[in-house]
Amino acid sequence: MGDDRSDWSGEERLGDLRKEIDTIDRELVALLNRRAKCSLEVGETKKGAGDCIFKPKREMQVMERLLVQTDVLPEQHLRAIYREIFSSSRKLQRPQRVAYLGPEGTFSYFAGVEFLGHCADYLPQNDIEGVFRSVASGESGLGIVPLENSLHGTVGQSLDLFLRFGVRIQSELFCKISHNVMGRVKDLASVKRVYSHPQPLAQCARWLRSNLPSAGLVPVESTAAAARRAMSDPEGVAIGHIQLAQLFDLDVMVRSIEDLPDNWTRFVVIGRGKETGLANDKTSLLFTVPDKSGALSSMLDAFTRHGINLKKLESRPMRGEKWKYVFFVDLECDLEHEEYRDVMADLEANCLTLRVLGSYPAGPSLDVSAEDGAETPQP
Ligand SMILES: C=C(O[C@@H]1C=C(C(=O)O)C=C[C@H]1O)C(=O)O
Repeated sequence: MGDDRSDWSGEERLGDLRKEIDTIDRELVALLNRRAKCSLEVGETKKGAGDCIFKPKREMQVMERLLVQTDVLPEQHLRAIYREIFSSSRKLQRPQRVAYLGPEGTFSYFAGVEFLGHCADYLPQNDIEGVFRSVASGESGLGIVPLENSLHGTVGQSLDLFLRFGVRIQSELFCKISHNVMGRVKDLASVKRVYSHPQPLAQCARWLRSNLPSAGLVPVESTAAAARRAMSDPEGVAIGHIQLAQLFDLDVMVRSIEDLPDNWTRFVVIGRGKETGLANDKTSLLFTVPDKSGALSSMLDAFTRHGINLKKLESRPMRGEKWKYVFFVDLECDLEHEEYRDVMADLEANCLTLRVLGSYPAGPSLDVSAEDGAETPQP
């Protein structure tokens, strides 16, 4: 019959297309290997020069160029593919551990994987200090730490740790945070206990009051630890990242229960190296000023004089010297670039001490709360 004939030609077409895909895949693997060989050579050059492996600005420039070129392949797909190509490329140059606030399944973990890809070896730490220590000692090449939250402000502990460890900010990223109820309980009415880190419990307080008014709230050390508890409690649920359900074999009972949905955390990638050459978008500084009238404003005036936009200003107590403070600032310029040499001299003349915490590209916004980790545009 005519239908058979059209099926047959459909099959023939399918066969041709699959042959074409097989040929393209062979070419792709050959090209990926060619790229990997180049990257290995770049790695050798870096080793000779004592340069760092991770070059976020270069990766962003490569990505931007490719996005202009893409056709049917959507931007998100190309970004996801290249995140893994970069991840493999870095690992080939030098296997690098990435320290994070563990265990696996925390928001820090997902932020790391979404940004640095699956080829890195992720090393869980018990606390943020462990992340700084692991990077400073050379045990890990990179570390990922939360720096501030759009609703709750600065993570003071992270800023304070910069005073104790000589690490540098290599890159930043903004992650959308969303919370979900997961467990092995048949319905919400049967829930007796809610496990989570104190932060998510606070961020979902209104929902918990209206929907689980008689359940006990049990604060634990992380959202991943909460999921582990929910796994063995037939009347308990965990609140955390949606992928915890898969990791700990839990059912997702209610999604996105945070009281305020536009909840973003800014993470930074820390390392020991200093990227050279490419002009970055931002610089983080910490400085101290003399204890006298006008000292801080003379520093701020210097930024104004040079037309530098201040993105953030925060003061923290100076360790071991009570009622003295250190100032953290984020600037919208690459203060380490040669063109800012005079500016740097001017700033140094107006303060007691000054340390550059790092110059880095303005970070992407990643929706790490999504089941498949899709990226979203800047908030
Ligand atoms: C290849 C390099 O090293 C790393 C890998 C990159 C890549 O695969 O394109 C880009 C920047 C670096 O993070 C490089 O520095 O050019």
